Amino acid sequence: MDVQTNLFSKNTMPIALYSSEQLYAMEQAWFAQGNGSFGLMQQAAWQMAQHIESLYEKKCLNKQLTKQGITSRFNTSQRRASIWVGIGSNGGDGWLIAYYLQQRGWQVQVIAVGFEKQDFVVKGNLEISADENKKSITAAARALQLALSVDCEYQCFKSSDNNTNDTSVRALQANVYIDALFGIGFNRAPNNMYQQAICAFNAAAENAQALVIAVDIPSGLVASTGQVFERIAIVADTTLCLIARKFGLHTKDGLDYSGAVIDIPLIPYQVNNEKLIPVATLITSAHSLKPRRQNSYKGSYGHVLVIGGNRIEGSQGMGGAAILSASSAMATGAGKITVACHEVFHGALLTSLPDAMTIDLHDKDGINRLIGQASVIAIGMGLGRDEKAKIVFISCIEAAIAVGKPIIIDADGLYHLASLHSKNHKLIAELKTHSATHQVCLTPHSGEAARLLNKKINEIENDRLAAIKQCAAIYGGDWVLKGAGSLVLEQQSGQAHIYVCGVGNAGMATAGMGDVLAGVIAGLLAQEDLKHELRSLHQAVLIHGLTGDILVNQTSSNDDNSLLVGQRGLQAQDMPAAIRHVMQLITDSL
Ligand SMILES: NC(=O)C1=CN([C@@H]2O[C@H](COP(=O)(O)OP(=O)(O)OC[C@H]3O[C@@H](n4cnc5c(N)ncnc54)[C@H](OP(=O)(O)O)[C@@H]3O)[C@@H](O)[C@H]2O)[C@@H](O)CC1
Ligand SMILES: Nc1ncnc2c1ncn2[C@@H]1O[C@H](COP(=O)(O)OP(=O)(O)O)[C@@H](O)[C@H]1O
Repeated sequence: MDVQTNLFSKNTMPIALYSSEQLYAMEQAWFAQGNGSFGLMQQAAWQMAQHIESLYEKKCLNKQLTKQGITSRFNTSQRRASIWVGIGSNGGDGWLIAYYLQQRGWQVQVIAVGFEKQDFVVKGNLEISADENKKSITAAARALQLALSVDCEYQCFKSSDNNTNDTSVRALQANVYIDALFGIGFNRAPNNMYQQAICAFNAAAENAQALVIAVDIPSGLVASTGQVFERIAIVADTTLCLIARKFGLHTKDGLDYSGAVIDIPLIPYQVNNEKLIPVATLITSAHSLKPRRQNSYKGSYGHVLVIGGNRIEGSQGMGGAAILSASSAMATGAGKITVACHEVFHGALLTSLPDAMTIDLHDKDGINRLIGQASVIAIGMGLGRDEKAKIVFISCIEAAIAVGKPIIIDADGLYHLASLHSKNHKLIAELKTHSATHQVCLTPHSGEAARLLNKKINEIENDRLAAIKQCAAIYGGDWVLKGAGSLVLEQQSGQAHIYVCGVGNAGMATAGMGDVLAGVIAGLLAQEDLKHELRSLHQAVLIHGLTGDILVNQTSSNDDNSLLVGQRGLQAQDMPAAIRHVMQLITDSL
């Protein structure tokens, strides 16, 4: 039984994600087989027009149901669409949608952005028939011609000089706003005119409380990275995603702008008759687990050693970090936990987690002995960044490598790693070699990744995919680049598999959530009764995200209301109890 199918309402199948470059390559391969660009655009637009109708109909029915408590007939006479088109092929899709909707009885208005009246004769890639010598008419130009041939109403958008919202167009009070300004060709910050157009679109749609549908990808969002410049992008209710899923829809800013995504596949994902390998895979459901063997004991489920929770003289204590990791590892099902933290925190630790064993963080010999006994070492959470903490870090990693143990490095551990790398310390190469034969998991957020790569945070944020690959190339091991739509990179037989985590929410943007994740990773890894994939890094990231979602009721499976806390106010300390709940939900019943 696929447990998740019954438990979580979100799409549960992994989804292949592609970059703009790959999308263009697929299109070119399709055209090289003799297929026409305009034919493809027609198919795309025809299917989108049908989706637009049914989405609008659904919205009307829902509205009537909530207003009147009854289902009454959808009123077709009120169908008005405002379609904003740009100068590329995405705009071509928009013109054709206008054509089809008008044919189906909609009142349509096209707002042409980046056009002057005279451009309807000749404009850049819209080279249409005015010049008889020009043989090539682009698909977008043909789409425009077709729409004009049935007298689709249109206006040219003109930006205002004074940055007011007085944008020269008299937008129709439409009930559906369709964004066909930019598609996968959007590749840089929009200039003033496009900024104004995007803002005017959002304002008009909000004012009309209309349904907002993006063609292929919301304009302003970069398809290959999920980046939006200065928060200026179309905020869609639904994105009609053509050909293949774009990576950028599911990570970083993409999550705030795309709305629900509907796929319109159209052509094979092939280039030169070979299936394209996606840049990443979107995952939303955890693998289901088998019940434990009756004849087992605590030793069957591993021993996690958490090393962190330091108190540095004259600065804050960070005991909570180690406590959160340890309780999350236990909640995930590890058999035994020992926490090596500053002695001052032992009392607090044992009060909240009496199941744990403790050792002083500065008892080097004791910790080295424990490293030999543990199944997994998770290091760095609240470890501190001073020289003494660095010595503890180096000594623990060396000991773990010497006895061949899986290692999880988080937080201050990553800080030390970055500084060791900058000094060409031999530990970096040793860790990389170790990672070829043993599990090493590293879990930075963008700030930590920036330090590890000696870059600025915005350089990481602008291309998170490139950043996680660079981290893996330099340091080896498996990686999570944390944040909205966390990326996970796992190395298997010399190949890197990249996942985008499709669960989790902004309520998790609170202190200590990363410590919880480190604990979940360690707790799963320790359970050697589970097959490799079931205790993989992506499984841990999913369990962590699903737990956050269950706590803020973002899934349909939340039958235990006692766990609910909502996004604002969700605390890392709420996680362990909910992790236990998720672990139970994803385990097959006996
Ligand atoms: N090929 C086909 O048959 C099919 C294509 N399909 C559709 O085509 C879409 C891709 O079309 P596209 O390649 O024309 O890209 P699109 O995003 O429309 O515009 C690029 C233009 O915008 C410009 N530009 C970019 N960024 C900018 C900025 N910030 N500010 C200002 N300008 C900017 C850019 O300028 P450039 O970078 O060249 O200087 C270029 O002129 C795809 O998403 C799908 O909807 C489907 O119908 C299926 C069939
Ligand atoms: N907006 C968000 N959407 C999904 N997950 C998030 C979001 N914000 C934070 N998280 C998750 O919460 C955790 C936060 O980790 P981190 O920043 O290291 O916290 P800390 O260092 O305080 O423990 C990460 O796993 C991250 O992916």
